Amino acid sequence: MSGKRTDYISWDEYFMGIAQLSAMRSKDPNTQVGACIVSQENKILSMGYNGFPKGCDDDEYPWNREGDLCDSKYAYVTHSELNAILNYRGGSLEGTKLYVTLFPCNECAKAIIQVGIAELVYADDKYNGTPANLASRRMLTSAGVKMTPYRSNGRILELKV
Ligand SMILES: O=c1[nH]c(=O)n([C@H]2C[C@H](O)[C@@H](COP(=O)(O)O)O2)cc1CO
Ligand SMILES: [Zn+2]
Repeated sequence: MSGKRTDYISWDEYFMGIAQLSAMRSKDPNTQVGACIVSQENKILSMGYNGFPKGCDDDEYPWNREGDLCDSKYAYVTHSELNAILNYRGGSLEGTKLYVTLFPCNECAKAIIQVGIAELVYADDKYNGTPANLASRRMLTSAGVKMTPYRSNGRILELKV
């Protein structure tokens, strides 16, 4: 009996929690997504959330979903997974694990595969069955990227900030 705490958070809770916290930075009024990339030694390498690229003012660019592509967020927003990949400047992401609050789209899947991420752990999957989701799963499967649904144990973590 070492007397250590027993209610400490698990690695999965820790990394998905970081992904969720990152999502809270997003200005998207409809869907906030967060991502956290972790090494094989459980070291956090990078984080990201969905937002406009550097220099593209959140107050000037559109957040709406409808209308012409150029008048909607879809033309401009960088997805959380891509931001997490691009934010990492420390070398290779080969063999790493990605925690993400929403299952990645086909464009993110391409980036995930090409940088060598080995596994993704995802929480929400609200676009399951859509063409982007199906194409994403197809590519991730072909590339041998492990896809693990996050199993929440229902624990609520509170932060006073
Ligand atoms: O994998 C993803 N990662 C990601 O960051 N996003 C972002 C892009 C948009 O800002 C938002 C999706 O918006 P909407 O649900 O309103 O279509 O989430 C969307 C996906 C799609 O699965
Ligand atoms: Zn994406």
